[in-house]
Amino acid sequence: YPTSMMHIEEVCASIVRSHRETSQYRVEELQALRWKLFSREEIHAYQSKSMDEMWQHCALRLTDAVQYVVEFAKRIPGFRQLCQNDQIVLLKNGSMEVVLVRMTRAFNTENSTVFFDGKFAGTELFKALACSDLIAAVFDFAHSLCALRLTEQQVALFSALVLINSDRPCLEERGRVERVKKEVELALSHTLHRDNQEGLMNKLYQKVAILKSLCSLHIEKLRWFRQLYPLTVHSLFPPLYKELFA
Ligand SMILES: COc1ccc2c(n1)CCN(C(C)=O)[C@H]2C(=O)Nc1ccc(OCc2ccccc2OC)cc1
Repeated sequence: YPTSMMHIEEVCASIVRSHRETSQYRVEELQALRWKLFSREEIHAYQSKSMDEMWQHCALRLTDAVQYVVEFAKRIPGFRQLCQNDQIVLLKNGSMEVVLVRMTRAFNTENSTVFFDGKFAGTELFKALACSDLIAAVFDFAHSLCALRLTEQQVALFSALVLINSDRPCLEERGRVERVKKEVELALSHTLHRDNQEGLMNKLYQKVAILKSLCSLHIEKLRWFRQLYPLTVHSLFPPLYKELFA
């Protein structure tokens, strides 16, 4: 496998470069915007949207992020050598998890706001979605991951680890995924060792468990929404969002 030939440092450099090349927004851009908040009138306008309008609005924006994560996955050493089925299984289960990991870079813990539509929004802006538990869980996760104060390199390697998960259901060549995962784990522990932060490894594994429940909640809410508005999901949601999550 290409990764076993590559020295661990090359695997690290390759994943960090891929993360940087596929980050829709640079951290500096997001930092510059973090105090650009929505006015009361703008918040009220979002809250006055119909449920299906707001769900479609969010699905469109999240699909932007998912597309960049798909591109990131394809550049992880060894991912493209996996069979098609397994690549899809890893993306179906892991892409929203990586979006949520990346979202912490667009989160302002000081006023609990997240980047949305060009400004930073609090949980109240998403009221029309009628899934305050999901939004609360997304914001709580963002707070808890921000608290670890990960570097961009650590975010890159953690994102790769979240994606290359050999425990996913329906994998056809679990052994091959396992080997790629081992290389990514080595790359992450190599980086944490170099950063003198070995203690982070098990904290990051605890976050993997929270991500899994968060994404199950997202799927559950989407199923509930789809029951209420089947046509909206069928004809107005982005195909990629439907393919991966519906
Ligand atoms: C990778 O990091 C980021 C960070 C921010 C953004 C992006 N990427 C992509 C571009 N983007 C734009 C254009 O606004 C931002 C975005 O989508 N923000 C946003 C969207 C929906 C939110 O909550 C609703 C919700 C959350 C989870 C699951 C389902 C949901 O609703 C159905 C909260 C914030």
